Amino acid sequence: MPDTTSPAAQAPPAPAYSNAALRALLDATPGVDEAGVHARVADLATRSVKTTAKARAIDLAIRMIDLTTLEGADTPGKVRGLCTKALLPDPTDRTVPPVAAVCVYPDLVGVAAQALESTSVGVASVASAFPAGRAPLEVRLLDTRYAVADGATEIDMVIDRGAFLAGDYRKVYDEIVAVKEACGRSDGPPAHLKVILETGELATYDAVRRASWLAMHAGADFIKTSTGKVAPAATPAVTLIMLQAVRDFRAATGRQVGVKPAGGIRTTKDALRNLVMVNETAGPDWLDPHWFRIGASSLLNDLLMQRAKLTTGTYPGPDYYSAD
Ligand SMILES: O=C[C@H](O)COP(=O)(O)O
Repeated sequence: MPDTTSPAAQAPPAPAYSNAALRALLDATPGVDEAGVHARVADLATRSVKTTAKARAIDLAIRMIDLTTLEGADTPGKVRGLCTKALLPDPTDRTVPPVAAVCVYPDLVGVAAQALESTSVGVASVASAFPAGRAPLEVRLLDTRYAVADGATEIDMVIDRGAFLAGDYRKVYDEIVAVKEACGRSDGPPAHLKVILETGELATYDAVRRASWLAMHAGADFIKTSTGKVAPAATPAVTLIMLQAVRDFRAATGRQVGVKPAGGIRTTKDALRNLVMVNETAGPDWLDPHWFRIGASSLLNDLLMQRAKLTTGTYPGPDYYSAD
């Protein structure tokens, strides 16, 4: 029986490919029908979630959040505060579940790992020369190993978009394989690898599809839309294309890969639209924090407000919750 709770446990070592072989592999994957994508997104946006299902969906969305701070001004104090909020999002209501993970820069992994030790909340870090990835591979690997050694349980790496757009698929593929290897640790399970495509820089939907397949073939445990530093970020259209890609990849290879839209998801409406899209595109197997995450710096408070409205009938004021 496959281990469906641990994406990293499922990824076999990625084979070596020439650039031509990778191009042929990507050419053979299902293409993107742009008009069909837009029609599907518009259709999914018309779905409404009924009240009882909405309460469950809000809790699921909370459990799927990678609560993120990626500012140059981040401090250990801010990260400790974020970890407290990740564990107990609403101190006045202990029925609110914790989020999936906090996501921080590599130099703050140790702070987060200490604050979250022996809890269910993971420590994700944007290692590998985030957000542009424009550093020699050795530097990107060192950045990754540093974060893993300090306690990161998840690594969010960026691809080299310049190499991808220049058609150097082999460079992108080999770097993902190398970062995946750097996610290993001798004293425990490897950190799960999320591969950030930075879809806002990939120019076409077809490039989003090809980058998704390239990352999955290279061993990504998750594919992630964006860094949050480039607009547009997690648009419904790119999330849909990536959900179709993971669905088709599992049908072709038997391996399930997760999806993480990140950047610009700020409201409960945005979050629930994502869940509807997951359910109706990849399918209910992905409706779990092991397979779907939402990277967000300021979504949690809106989910808490909508949750409180459902349970008490009134909205708490905007200043009721601590800052995300
Ligand atoms: O990975 C997560 C993103 O950086 C968060 O972006 P956001 O600040 O738009 O929510």
